Amino acid sequence: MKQSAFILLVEDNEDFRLILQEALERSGFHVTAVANAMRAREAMTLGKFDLSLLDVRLPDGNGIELMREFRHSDPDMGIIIMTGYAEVDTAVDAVRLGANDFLKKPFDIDEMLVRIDELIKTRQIKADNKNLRELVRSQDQNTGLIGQCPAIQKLTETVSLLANSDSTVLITGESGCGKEVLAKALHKSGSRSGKPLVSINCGAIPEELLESELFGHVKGAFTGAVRARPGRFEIANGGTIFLDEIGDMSAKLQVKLLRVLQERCFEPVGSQQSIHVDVRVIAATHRDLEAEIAAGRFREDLYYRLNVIPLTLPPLRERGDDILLLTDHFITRFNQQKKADITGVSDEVKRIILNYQWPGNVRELQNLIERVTTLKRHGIMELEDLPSRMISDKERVLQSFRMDVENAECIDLKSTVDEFESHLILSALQRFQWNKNQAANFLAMNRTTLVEKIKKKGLQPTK
Ligand SMILES: Nc1ncnc2c1ncn2[C@@H]1O[C@H](COP(=O)(O)OP(=O)(O)OP(=O)(O)O)[C@@H](O)[C@H]1O
Repeated sequence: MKQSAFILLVEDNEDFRLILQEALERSGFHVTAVANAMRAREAMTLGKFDLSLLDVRLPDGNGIELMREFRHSDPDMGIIIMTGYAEVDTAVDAVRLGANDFLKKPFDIDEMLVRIDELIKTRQIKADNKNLRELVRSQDQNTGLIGQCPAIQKLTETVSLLANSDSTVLITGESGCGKEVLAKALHKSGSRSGKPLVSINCGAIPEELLESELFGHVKGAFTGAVRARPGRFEIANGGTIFLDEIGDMSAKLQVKLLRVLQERCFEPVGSQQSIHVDVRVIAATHRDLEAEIAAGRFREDLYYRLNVIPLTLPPLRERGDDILLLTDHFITRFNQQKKADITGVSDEVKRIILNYQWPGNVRELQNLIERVTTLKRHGIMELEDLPSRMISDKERVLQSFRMDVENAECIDLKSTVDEFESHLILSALQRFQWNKNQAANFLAMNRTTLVEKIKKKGLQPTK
């Protein structure tokens, strides 16, 4: 960023201007240096700057006036005001009126470079966050599939590539990782979007009921069938059917489904008459269907019919920073829904959610954020807002020993780490009544190393 940042320097003192320009250019910035307000205004109309360094007293005007104009024309540009030694009030006013920072003359050039660097970095982070928010908003409106990691980007591209395809799709992925979201995105982006998308969870309905749910039944087909009822395939006619948990389907229904896929026709329960339908099939499963075939539980021919376009959703733990992106998205959504004001997550929480395994995937994250917005309502999401299962033993121990570094005068790293280590070893030994094998196991170290450390540190049982 530093190399490509553009700076507008406005300073009437020629010597000083040259010194600043040279120092900035040596640090890799592109500098436009001018001596008065008129030239500064010209420069602003001709180019775009990341940051402007403005002297207050100019021969034809005033830096504060310029700042107000620049703020108006480019609200995102960083502005640092340079004031004379006696102009502290002016500097404070400048910040109140919109400058990001001020430097009192005479100032140290290195100090100036540090401030510029910080300002440019913060602005870059803000710009990145703004771009990400816009990306999430557009993904939310378009596919509903939020994510920036390569796997999700690829899936988003595939969704648009498949927009005019009727091919059967098989989505695999762990529970809660967004298979239904992806199915909806496929349906919504395709030519069938004006027609129904009918979903059914094949794993949640008993076999006898599932057959009539899928294919319908005639009156009197079974006890309780007091009137004829169309099945989901018929209701989905012209549109899409989403068969979730297809791996849980019984052998008998697998045969019937195979026929629908081959011939697009079936008979309702209790009927001899075939019904023809025009339905696109999207199936999903969290099971490994090839293993199910090997175990004799899933038909190979059905698998090949379903697996025309295979799409795989990675588990949340493999999506890197998407975890933070989704967290932010759910915070915004639940803040709105619940009229809450959760403003973000603490650094500790960030570290934990990035390292947690998320067995329930996006659904688990969504539920967590919903709970926090409901119960906490405002402020930053902290460690205490996380369920205990998310906090590892290591984290818990570190938490109870975490030093308040900000308030400390000075910490001797080596001796502090040494004492911390002794404390942990001693606590483990006490917990296991000085049984060194058990303590070594607990500390995930080998016994010999433990014995050496006990000796070296002179640790002894307390009497
Ligand atoms: N990438 C994503 N962006 C936004 N929301 C998501 C994303 N993935 C999943 N979700 C949300 O997480 C929840 C679970 O997603 P979904 O029901 O699609 O998962 P699934 O894989 O079909 O789960 P199951 O296997 O249990 O049926 C939903 O509320 C969904 O809106």
